Amino acid sequence: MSAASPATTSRVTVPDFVKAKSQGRKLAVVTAYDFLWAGLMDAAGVDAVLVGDSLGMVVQGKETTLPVTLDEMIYHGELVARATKRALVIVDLPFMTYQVSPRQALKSAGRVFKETGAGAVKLEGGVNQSRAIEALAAADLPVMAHVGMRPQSVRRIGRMSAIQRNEDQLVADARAAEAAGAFSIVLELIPRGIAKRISAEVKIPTIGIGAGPECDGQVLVTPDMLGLTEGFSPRFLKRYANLAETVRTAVGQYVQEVRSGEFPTAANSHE
Ligand SMILES: Nc1nc(=O)c2c([nH]1)NC[C@@H]1CN(c3ccc(C(=O)N[C@@H](CCC(=O)O)C(=O)O)cc3)CN21
Ligand SMILES: CC(C)C(=O)C(=O)O
Ligand SMILES: [Mg+2]
Repeated sequence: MSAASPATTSRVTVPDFVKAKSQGRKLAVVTAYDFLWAGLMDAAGVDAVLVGDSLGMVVQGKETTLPVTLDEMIYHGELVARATKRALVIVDLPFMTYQVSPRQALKSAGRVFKETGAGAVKLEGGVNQSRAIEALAAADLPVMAHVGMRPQSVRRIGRMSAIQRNEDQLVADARAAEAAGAFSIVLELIPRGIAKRISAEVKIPTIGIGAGPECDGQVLVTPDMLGLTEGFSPRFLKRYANLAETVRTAVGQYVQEVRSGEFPTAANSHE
């Protein structure tokens, strides 16, 4: 069944996700961190739900993704996988749960698959993580790579918003990820022309965030696209709703009606 047909109720598998590229179907990916939102995203027809380590920022209120633990990713991954009936569920491996060695990557990913019900994991890296990607692929654990701006490298780069422009490095990273056995690659914050070249040169689907329209799919952080993170306005973001404003208005009205006695009415009460 096709990855891009929300009408179907059958599960999007990793092979379905990969096949979308050769079939010319763009892939729509969003993040989710809990049961409620994962269910809403799944019902809206996304191809994949990513349990991103952006959890650290959007859910936990931290400055970076570095403090997020594997136990936390597994806790949230299980909530999301249980709510998601149709989309592919991908769980980010957090900082320092795979960089030590391929053996550590296997142990961390193994826990994700055993304990969450996810269909794939993601890690940040290309050339530098090719041995980890190879180890996971050899164990039949589907792995997505992530090249360009890598938030887990913020201490070297200095900030999380730096557009990555080294074309030779980016192309080498994408090629290495494919050669090592990644089933897909996230391209984050890179020039559109480089993303176009990479998407043409690799057979696996590229999923862009701030990488332009020539990628094989797109990913956005759900609270960003729904207008819940109002201070965050990078160029790549499009807001499809203004939920923060909706929440302020609705809850403000509730507060006022409780104080005035307008809520609850007889209709809201039991005799
Ligand atoms: N809420 C949220 N949304 C995200 O997309 C996201 C996270 N958190 N946390 C992890 C990473 C970090 N990301 C970021 C963070 C900042 C920019 C940013 O400020 N970009 C600006 C400046 C680019 C520049 O000129 O250097 C932009 O306009 O794109 C982009 C991506 C993407 N990821
Ligand atoms: C922005 C996406 C690609 C991500 O890695 C995350 O949400 O953590
Ligand atoms: Mg991430």
